Amino acid sequence: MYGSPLSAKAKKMMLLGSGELGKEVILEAQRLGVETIAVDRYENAPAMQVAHRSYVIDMLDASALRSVIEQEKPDLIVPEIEAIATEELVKLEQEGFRVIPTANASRLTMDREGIRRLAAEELGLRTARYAFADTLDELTQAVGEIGTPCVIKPIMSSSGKGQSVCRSSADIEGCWNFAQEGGRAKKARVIVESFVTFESEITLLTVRSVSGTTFCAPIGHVQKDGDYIESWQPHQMNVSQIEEAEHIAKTITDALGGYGLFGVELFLAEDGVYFSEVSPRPHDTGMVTMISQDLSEFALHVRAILGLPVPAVRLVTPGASHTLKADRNSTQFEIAGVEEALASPDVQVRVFGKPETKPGRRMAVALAAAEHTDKARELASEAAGRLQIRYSPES
Ligand SMILES: Nc1ncnc2c1ncn2[C@@H]1O[C@H](COP(=O)(O)OP(=O)(O)OP(=O)(O)O)[C@@H](O)[C@H]1O
Ligand SMILES: NCC(=O)N[C@@H]1O[C@H](COP(=O)([O-])[O-])[C@@H](O)[C@H]1O
Ligand SMILES: [Mg+2]
Repeated sequence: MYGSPLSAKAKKMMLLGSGELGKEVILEAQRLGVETIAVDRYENAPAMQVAHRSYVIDMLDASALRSVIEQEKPDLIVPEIEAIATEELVKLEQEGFRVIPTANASRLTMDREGIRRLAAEELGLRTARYAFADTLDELTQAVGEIGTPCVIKPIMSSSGKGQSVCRSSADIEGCWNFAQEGGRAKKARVIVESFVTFESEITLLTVRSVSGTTFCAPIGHVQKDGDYIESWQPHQMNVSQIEEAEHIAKTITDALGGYGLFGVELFLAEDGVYFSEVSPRPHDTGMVTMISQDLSEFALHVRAILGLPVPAVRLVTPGASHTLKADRNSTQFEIAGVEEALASPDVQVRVFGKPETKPGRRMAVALAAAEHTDKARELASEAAGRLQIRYSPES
């Protein structure tokens, strides 16, 4: 029970992070009559454009974060990215604020070390071998232990930023420098992971709600330079892979606790299923659910965190998503080709409305439905190919 948005009894949801995923979360929350507040590090972020109010702060700054939360007193604090002053969220939770799914989940998943140690050392899940390093010397030693090829990533980053594959000792310094430039936080620490030669990789969207734990159909995806290019649902898996994947997803999400949707990233390899990482929030590869499921991952997240039932999740059709990425820095650009993309039946487009392009920045996504995922992938890829970012000459 709650009042209308902007009234005294409104249910207030504050999103920490206001990208394309948050935009959809806010739209779903508004459909249920929730008052929404978007926060991010820059103005006119996608979710800000649809929220009731917004704030621009450095979310890694604990006092700035506390002050906006104390001012607004939201009923629900919903982290949308990893890079947040999560220690402060832990304190705020102790003071009675509700953090989704829990402050501890956002603290553990904010840095790769927290979640990796929980998964591998406490829960005994199969992961790539790993080591951590704070300096170039330590990295050289860590690569020696793990062996090449290996993957080097800043402990705090997402969408592949600062991530590279180290193929021989000659690459170590380059990987170190790349990680230092690409990380979201001013922390030098990196993780070194053995390279897993997987057959495919999936995201298993897992919902924890009053109705218990529910799994969505597995989502297959292709990543380039650590960032997702296309995804499809359902991904074909055999019975033992499904059992193993669901066991891993249940184990890690139970350990994190709370209500909400989680994106459990898994590698399907010859020797079994590997846990890679988990987002305690909707996942980029899960944007496909906007076309393939009756309730998208965003609708599911909102239902779960409001304490509403999730009696079932239905895959309505096989579907696929394909991203549109920018290749340069610009504020003077237009998105073209929406008409052409939408000329095919069973295709939809989401244009995020980000105010600036950057090399590799995701700006829009094409979605497609078809009788088979192969066909859906083809349609989504074709549609994304028709979308274009037209930069003005002066940019
Ligand atoms: N140890 C590994 N072995 C093989 N491939 C890997 C490994 N680690 C990462 N990758 C590849 O890089 C991709 C991105 O890695 P990861 O998910 O750790 O980065 P991220 O920056 O957290 O990305 P996102 O925020 O999009 O989830 C993986 O989906 C996978 O394709
Ligand atoms: N893999 C995590 C992910 O996709 N997160 C999504 O990207 C936004 C940041 O985009 P930006 O870097 O373009 O601002 C985040 O706010 C979130 O919506
Ligand atoms: Mg990932």
